[in-house]
Amino acid sequence: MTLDDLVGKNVIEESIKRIYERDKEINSVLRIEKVEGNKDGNYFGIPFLVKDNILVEGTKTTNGSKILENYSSPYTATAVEKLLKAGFTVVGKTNMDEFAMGNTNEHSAFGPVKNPKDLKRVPGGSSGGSAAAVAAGYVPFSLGSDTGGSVRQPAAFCGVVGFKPSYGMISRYGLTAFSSSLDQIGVFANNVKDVRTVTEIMKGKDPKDSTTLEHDKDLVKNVDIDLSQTKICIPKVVYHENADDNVIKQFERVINFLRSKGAKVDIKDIPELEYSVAIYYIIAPAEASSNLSRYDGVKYGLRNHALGLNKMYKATREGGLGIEVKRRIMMGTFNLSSLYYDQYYSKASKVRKLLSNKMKEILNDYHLIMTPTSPVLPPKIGEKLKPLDYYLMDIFTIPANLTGSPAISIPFGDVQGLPFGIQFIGRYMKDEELLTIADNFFKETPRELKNYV
Ligand SMILES: NC(=O)C[C@H](N)C(=O)O
Repeated sequence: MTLDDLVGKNVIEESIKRIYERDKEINSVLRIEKVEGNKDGNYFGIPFLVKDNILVEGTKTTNGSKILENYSSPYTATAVEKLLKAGFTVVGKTNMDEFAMGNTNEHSAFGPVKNPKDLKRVPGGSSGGSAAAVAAGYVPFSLGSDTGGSVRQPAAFCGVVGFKPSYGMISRYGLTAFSSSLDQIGVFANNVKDVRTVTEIMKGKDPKDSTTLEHDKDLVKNVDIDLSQTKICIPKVVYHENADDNVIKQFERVINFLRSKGAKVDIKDIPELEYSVAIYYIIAPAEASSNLSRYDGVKYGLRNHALGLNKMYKATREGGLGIEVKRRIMMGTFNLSSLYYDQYYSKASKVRKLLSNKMKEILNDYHLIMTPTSPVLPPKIGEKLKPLDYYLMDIFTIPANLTGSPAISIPFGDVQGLPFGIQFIGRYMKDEELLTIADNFFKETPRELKNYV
């Protein structure tokens, strides 16, 4: 289902019907909630779904958490408002790991999501519902959020395209804050062209989010570069991390394909990249512990009554938050505590800067850095790995969040019947260049390798 096929038609009811029919099994849509777009917009009649951490007036925004189970959105996020103005209609909100913390969607208070490509497996996380909903064919596109890979990794697991724009490209006004220096709204679709169209509509400076930037290039138009002129850097870390052998074999096929098209592909040692997961798991929980302190039984959502203020806080947070969220709050509080601040938070911030400088240096010489999106294939639901094993799944996606770079996951065939995604990380605020290369790659990928699209 692509936007080109749908313009001029009204498929809203059809989409809702499909969700009713199939989603009992997949559980990717938490609630069907319709907010109609502008009737005069070019895209009127076309539905989309929104991750349940993005506010849309007229819908609830639960963040996949019991603590916000009955929370109604008081206003609409800027990104969604722009899509509504263009005519698109919201048809519902999608399931997610609680407060966007997780890689499998098993950390939702409303049950896990199944991967439409293999119902025994996870769809990835944290935007697993949004990825699964596009893969299941409910809507041509959906919105997610990406703090450490939460759009790209589920896109790879479900066999769709997932794009995280540069930090500052899309307003975060109305996106529930997890880790404010890393969060960015992203798009899932069936092809790169639709991702470009939707991002172009959403982007731009927003007085309500001071981190947004003006971007004056049209993301839908190609810049002047073809695959034979493209210079690609592969970080050596791809080979010495615990990546699945089959993932690496498929990655080699991508390299061969690109070289056959004339692209220059070099492998380089970028040792700074090996610290990304460590930096992320200091900075993201630190910011989260501060951002989530507002869910205290007073200001928002659930209140569990108890005698005395501290006991009420405790009862509310104890009963309202899940295990992974509690773990992150504990880690973040520890990292920020006065005794450990220098040792952890402050040091991680410095290493983050070193990583950014290094990536910038590499991206002066190359158009993009390429990795598999995920080092592993989608695990089975209920596999219950150790937390660190889940955290390491984001090893290749986290660097783009730490540096603010745009990054995209594109399907490339399958591995043992499961989708495989290739990740391109581009130059900061040069999203038009990354999307052109991604689109060239996508269009030239042999038909049989687009079997998930
Ligand atoms: N939310 C994300 O982008 C990523 C990551 N999987 C996390 O659990 O933090």
